[in-house]
Amino acid sequence: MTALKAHYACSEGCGFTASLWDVVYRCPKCEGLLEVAHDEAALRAVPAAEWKRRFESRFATSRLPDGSGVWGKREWALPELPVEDIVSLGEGRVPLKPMPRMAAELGLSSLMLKECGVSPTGSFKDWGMTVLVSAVKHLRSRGTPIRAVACASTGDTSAALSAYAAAAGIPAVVFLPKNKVSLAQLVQPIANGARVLSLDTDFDGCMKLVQAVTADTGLYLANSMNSLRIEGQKMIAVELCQDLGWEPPDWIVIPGGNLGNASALGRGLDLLHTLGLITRRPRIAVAQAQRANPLLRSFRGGFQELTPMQAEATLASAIQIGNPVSYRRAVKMLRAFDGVVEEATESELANAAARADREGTFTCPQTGVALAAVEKLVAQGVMAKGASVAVVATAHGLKFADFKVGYHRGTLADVKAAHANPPVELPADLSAVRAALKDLG
Ligand SMILES: Cc1ncc(COP(=O)(O)O)c(C=O)c1O
Repeated sequence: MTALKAHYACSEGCGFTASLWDVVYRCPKCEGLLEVAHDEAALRAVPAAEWKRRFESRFATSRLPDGSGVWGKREWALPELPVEDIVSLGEGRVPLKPMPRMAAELGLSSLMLKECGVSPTGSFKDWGMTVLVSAVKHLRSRGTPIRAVACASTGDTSAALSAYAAAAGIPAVVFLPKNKVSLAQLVQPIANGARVLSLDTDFDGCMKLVQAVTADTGLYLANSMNSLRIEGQKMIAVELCQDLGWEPPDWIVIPGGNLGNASALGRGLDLLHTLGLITRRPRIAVAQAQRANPLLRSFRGGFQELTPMQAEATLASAIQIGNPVSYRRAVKMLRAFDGVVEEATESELANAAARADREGTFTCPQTGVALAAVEKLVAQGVMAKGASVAVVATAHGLKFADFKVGYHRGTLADVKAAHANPPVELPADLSAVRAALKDLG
């Protein structure tokens, strides 16, 4: 097989290219974001059936790195990265959970959750962070002067970066908006030994600062504007199709904040289609919280330029972003996949998450936004009855325990809890217990 190669190219098509071993995040000519350009001719030279065979055989082992959902497909991520520089915590290979009851109630042929929160740090961010931190390990081994890795975060990126950096022995700095991440998310980077800066601003303010500080120091930027992250996250799409015997569903629904993940989903599907592993292109729906919905506003205006907004506090705090860095990438992806954008109110997202929990999940509020979007798109007839739908469930609900507790206690502001299930408080008395269970038969 021809040796596979990849390099950076400007995603705006201005012609700029660079080596993957250069420290560069944006195109210096036009300021566009970069993408990792693979040698498509060499990838195409391998028949689709051979890619499937290779990926399936690696999927069968739990030994790392082959057993990683990302590195088991390493030719499509960073083909030239030496295996000894891979920093893996066993990311990916997560369940695709069927939701037959909710599907039947909505009139869908199937509804599935790709449970990306069942992951080393509890969110999909692990898929991309393993690639970025592995690349940094390699860069340092080549003598590139990188003192530490840094990111701004709504919680989950900082958790993933801190864990992978700790595993690699690389210092990490995380910029968090004060009081805007859950306690579980805050404690993750603390536990992993990162330098945690809790800043009196929102995510967009943290993002500005981290971009400024990584522009001229030995700090390496780990946010998803760094296209190395996208190369890992695109494997969510690949694994989802693999789970379904390389038959994509009719729709894939994904919550969107900074829009890196939505862009990665499109990249993965594009590659699968180009290389012939899938023959049909699914449609994509991006779901936003109504209180942080710049993409939705742009969509309704026919994708005129993005108007950044002040994102308001939402229960879906991980997508409380008003100025998404990957906006242009996401629009391109939505156009290529006949995509739509939908939004969810606080009540809609909380009730959709609780409804899914009744079927055995423990759904995070961001995934609640995506599930509420499914309900609304079905009701509008955009998603046809009988369609098959997969939702990218982005984090584990345990990271958002306050949201769950508040929901079932009925204390969440602006939420009318339709599925609240508070504990029954009783004296330790047999007849009282029997009375409380009478309706169970
Ligand atoms: C749990 C969760 N869901 C969804 C998102 C949105 O992903 P993106 O910012 O790439 O749009 C994030 C991250 O910001 C997240 O942490």
